[in-house]
Amino acid sequence: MNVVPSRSSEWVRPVTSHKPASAIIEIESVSQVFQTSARKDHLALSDISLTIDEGAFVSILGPSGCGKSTLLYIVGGFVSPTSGAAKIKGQAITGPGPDRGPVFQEFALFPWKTVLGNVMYGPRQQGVRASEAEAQSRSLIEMVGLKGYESFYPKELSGGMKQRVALARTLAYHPEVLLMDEPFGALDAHTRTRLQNDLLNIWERDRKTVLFVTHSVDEAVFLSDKVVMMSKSPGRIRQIIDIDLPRPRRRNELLLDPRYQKYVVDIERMFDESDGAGGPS
Ligand SMILES: Nc1ncnc2c1ncn2[C@@H]1O[C@H](COP(=O)(O)OP(=O)(O)OP(=O)(O)O)[C@@H](O)[C@H]1O
Repeated sequence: MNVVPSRSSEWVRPVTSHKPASAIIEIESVSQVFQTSARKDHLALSDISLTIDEGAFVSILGPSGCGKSTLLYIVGGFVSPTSGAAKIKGQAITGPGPDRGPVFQEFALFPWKTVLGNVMYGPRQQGVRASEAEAQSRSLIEMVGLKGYESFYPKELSGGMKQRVALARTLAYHPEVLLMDEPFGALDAHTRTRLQNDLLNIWERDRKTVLFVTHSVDEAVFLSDKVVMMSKSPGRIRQIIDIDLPRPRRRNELLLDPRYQKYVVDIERMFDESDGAGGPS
């Protein structure tokens, strides 16, 4: 097994003239220049082209400052690219929409609402009847492992629990694409591992498309169908790696699997080369 550029991969491909039927996100020659007082015209992303098929779990990995979050924000519609285009189901992304659900590291829960209130907020905004929204939300809360905490407020929860609520709240919108920006980055190793397992279980159930930004090579390999490796600033796609490991994935089995170990070692080596100094966190 080699870690090779998977330019012809089924899940993530550079844009070609033959548009795949199941493409959900297309990023076409996107560049992003930021104007700042300290550094005028800072090129954060340079000519990024990527196609992501429906149902794929794709991680974006790369050194700090290479533009991972910026790319996610462009897909989320929070940032307009300086040039190029980002599309969802063939339509230009012009702003945030309920088809894309962000789960970002800063938990952004409503502090004045309970767990149930936070999760119900989306469906209620979408006009779902209160009783139905509550039933759906209770079931999502159970799915993320927080049954019994429905009436707790965010300040009464741990970081991992808040992250679970944030995930349930986003899932309650029924977005087609989950945009996850280092959602587990602030958590301790044990909580992080548990949340990775839970996220995979949830994903294996309904196979939403996931675009997941991380600094962690083993997190990316464990979770993903594809890893998009970016190079140091300005961010470019350096390589796209197919993670050809069986699913469902069980961490204990995978850690002992030489194929998993080889992916991690090969990608860490690539990461070191991309970073120039040091390695992944
Ligand atoms: N709103 C902004 N205005 C100016 N510069 C920005 C803005 N957002 C990001 N940048 C710059 O763009 C570059 C890419 O930032 P981005 O946050 O996308 O990187 P990242 O790969 O997600 O970094 P990290 O892994 O450290 O979170 C950085 O140099 C950053 O300073």
